[in-house]
This record gives sequence, structure tokens and C-alpha cells, in this order.
Amino acid sequence: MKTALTIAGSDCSGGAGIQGDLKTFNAHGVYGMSVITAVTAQNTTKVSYIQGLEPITISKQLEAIFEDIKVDSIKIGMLFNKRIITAINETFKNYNLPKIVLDPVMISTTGRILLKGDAIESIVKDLFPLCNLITPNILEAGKLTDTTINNTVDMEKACRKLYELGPSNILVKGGHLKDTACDVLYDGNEFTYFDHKRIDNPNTHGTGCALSSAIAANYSKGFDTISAVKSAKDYITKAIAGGFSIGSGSGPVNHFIER
Ligand SMILES: Nc1ncnc2c1ncn2[C@@H]1O[C@H](COP(=O)(O)OP(=O)(O)OP(=O)(O)O)[C@@H](O)[C@H]1O
Ligand SMILES: Cc1ncc(CO)c(N)n1
Repeated sequence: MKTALTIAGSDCSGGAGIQGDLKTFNAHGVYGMSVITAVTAQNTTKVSYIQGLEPITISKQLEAIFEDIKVDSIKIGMLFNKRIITAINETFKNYNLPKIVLDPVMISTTGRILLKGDAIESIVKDLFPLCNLITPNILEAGKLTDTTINNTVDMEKACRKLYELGPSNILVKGGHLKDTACDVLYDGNEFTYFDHKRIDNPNTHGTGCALSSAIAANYSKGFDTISAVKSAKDYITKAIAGGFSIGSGSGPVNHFIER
């Protein structure tokens, strides 16, 4: 069986972060492992508390996995602060790394900051060059490129700028666009569009986490980037459409879907 590792924050409500990623790996038939960077107290309405873990706790988790188990892909999500990013970067130097998908998580759906300001620079400098793919939403891509993104033309421009920062592929996600949910992929040469209709459903908590971990799972199974993203986009579209409602805010997507 193929494996996948998520390096991300814990979401006790089970929709996003580590919990959402492991559910996604499972749904893809890939053995999931996790390195927890931060523990959040959150639900469908808010993030009420965040505890970033000590860098040593993160390095030790990474070492325990890499010393013993073959990791076929890595998904990176919430990193929270600069010290955590440095610990990951330093530990990574000791191992051969598989394909890495990095979702530069900055703000929760409910508006809480999940990445401290000075950490953005470290993600770009230390981690972007190691990534096979990064998956910012339009707000994150805007912040990283100092631009405002309102449409697919702006998304293309952001892709070009982000590519210069080192990742081999860029996927700017359009979940926060007004009329469509079009994601734009750039491989440094060509653009590919993954255009699906917007689904009118407030239960989109963890969509970004599920998309990036589905792509990582597909990489583990040997898919190339376009096939991995296409299959992940189909998955997340079904998972949003098949949504159920728990909690009084933005509920999670449904991983119990027919595939
Ligand atoms: N209402 C929607 N209808 C269809 N697809 C959607 C919808 N909302 C998000 N998506 C899709 O879900 C995926 C995640 O995109 P989004 O831009 O919401 O990421 P995100 O903001 O990082 O997610 P999160 O809310 O987990 O932080 C993308 O493929 C996007 O196109
Ligand atoms: C732990 C965690 N990671 C990512 C997100 C973004 O959806 C979230 N809300 N919580």
C-alpha cells in the first residue's frame, strides 16, 4: 500500500487540518500518517484557541516516521510560526523527500489567523523551492504576490509570479471567486483550468485541506500533476455537493461519497 504524510494543524472538530487530511487519504486508499504542528480549538463557527507545538516536537515526529517508513508523498498545511518552519526545513535536509504539496494556509474560513505574519517569508524561502505543487486560494496568492485577485486573468498573473519563487507547479484555487469555482494550474509553461460550477453550499470547512491531501494521495499512487489535480478537483466537488450539515456554521465536506 502507498503512504502519504500530512504535516499540519489539528482541527478538533474534524473538518480541516490533520483530521480532514487523514479522512481524505483514507478515502483514496492511501495509508495516512501525521505530524502535528499546532493544536487548534475550533468548530464550524470559530477558531477559539491555538497552541503551536515546540519545534523539537515536530522534528521528533518527522524523524520517527522517516527513519522507519517510506513516505510516498507529503502534504503540508497549517505551519503557524517561523520556528516550526525552520524545524521542518532543518529536518528535511536529512532525508530524501517525495513530492510535496504545500497549502499555504493563512486564515481559517471563519477568519482567524493561522499563520503569523513573519512566517510567510520563511515558507517562501525555506519550503517553496522544495515543493512540487503549492495550492494557495486567491487571498493567499494575492498576499504572496502583493496583488488583488478577482478573476482568472489575475490568477494567471499570480501563478507566473509564484512560479518564480521556486515551486515546480502552482494551483491557484478559485473557491472564493464570485461566480465560478475555477482553479488555475501553471507548470511554468502552460495553464490548465479546472472549471466546475460553484455549488451553493455553506459547508466548505476544510475544502482546501481535502483538495491538497487528495492531490498528495494521487501523487503517492503515481499520478502526474494534471491527473492528480483533476481527480482531486472531482473529489472535492462531489464532497462539497454531497455535504451534510453539522454545527451551526460552515460545516465540513462529506468524505463518504461514491467514487
Ligand atoms: N462553493 C464551491 N463550489 C464548488 N467548489 C468549491 C466551492 N468552494 C470551494 N470550492 C473548491 O474547493 C477547493 C478549495 O478551494 P478554496 O478556494 O475554498 O480553498 P481554501 O480557501 O484554501 O479552503 P479552506 O476553506 O479549507 O481554507 C477548490 O478546488 C475550489 O475550487
Ligand atoms: C488546523 C487547520 N488547518 C487548516 C484550516 C483551514 O481550513 C483550518 N481551519 N484548521
